[in-house]
Amino acid sequence: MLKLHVTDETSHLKEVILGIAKDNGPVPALEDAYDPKSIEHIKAGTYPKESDMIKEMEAFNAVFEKYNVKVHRPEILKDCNQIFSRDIAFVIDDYFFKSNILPDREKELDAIQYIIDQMDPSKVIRPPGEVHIEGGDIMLWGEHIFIGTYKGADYPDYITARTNMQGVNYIKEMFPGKIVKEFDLQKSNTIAKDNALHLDCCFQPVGKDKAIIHKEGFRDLKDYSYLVNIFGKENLFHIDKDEMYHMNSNIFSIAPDVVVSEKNFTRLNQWLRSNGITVEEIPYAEIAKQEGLLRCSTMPLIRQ
Ligand SMILES: NC(=O)NCCC[C@H](N)C(=O)O
Repeated sequence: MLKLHVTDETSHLKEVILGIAKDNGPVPALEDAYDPKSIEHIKAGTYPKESDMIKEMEAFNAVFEKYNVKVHRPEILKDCNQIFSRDIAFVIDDYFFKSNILPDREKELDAIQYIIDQMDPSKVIRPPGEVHIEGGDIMLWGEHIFIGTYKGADYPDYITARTNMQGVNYIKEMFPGKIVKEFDLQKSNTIAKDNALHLDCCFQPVGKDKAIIHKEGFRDLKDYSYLVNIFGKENLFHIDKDEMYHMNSNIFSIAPDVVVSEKNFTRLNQWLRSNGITVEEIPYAEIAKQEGLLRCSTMPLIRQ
């Protein structure tokens, strides 16, 4: 039996689902893409090759092996992008929530059913249909649950808005003992630099008391100030629009003092090291072209 336990973003990782790039399918047609960065690369003829993405994911897997993390992989579905395991489900404490994800991505869930079957069925939950929610928008931080959302009345127009206020309210009802705080994120269907696709595309805690943040990713300055109050300005590493675009906030913690990061994130990696964090650098710039990076590729099941 898989005994789930996740209460924060950085505690020692024991078991994780890591997405898979094999049988990703051909370059998508423009109308089938669901994020602006993929669209940009489809148009430019620079959409990532499967063989390069497989190499990047295997480099990530090798870091997990080095740190004795047990890795589960999805079953391979033909012509299906299964890289971003993060979004299709999420663990809060010892509960496993299946996301009500973008319908284009729904079938990705079938490929991890064999892992879900190893869990206590009373701990596996599917939210009601009106709840839109994706794991990239859910972040655990002690007594807090942070949730990325989009509050505009034009929510239905944004394929890049994946978690609605029904999703936020649902988590509030499920966890009355926690402080559930939602963040209204900037969305753009067409300009990747203006799009915080999920909360983890503009914010992520690291270590024990620090975080990476892109201030302009928040529509409401009060939301940004909320995080400044929790972490303290001196503990926040601010990233600019370009760094957000390259997905600097989407690194991944194996422990409070061990982070996996992209090898080109020079400024960030230096800051992490200057704060006593070991940085395992890997190449991930091809996968980044699909508007997701390392956190997006993982779904932690057990952190101690
Ligand atoms: N948590 C994340 O930000 N996940 C990245 C998902 C990227 C994928 N192209 C999507 O639009 O769903």
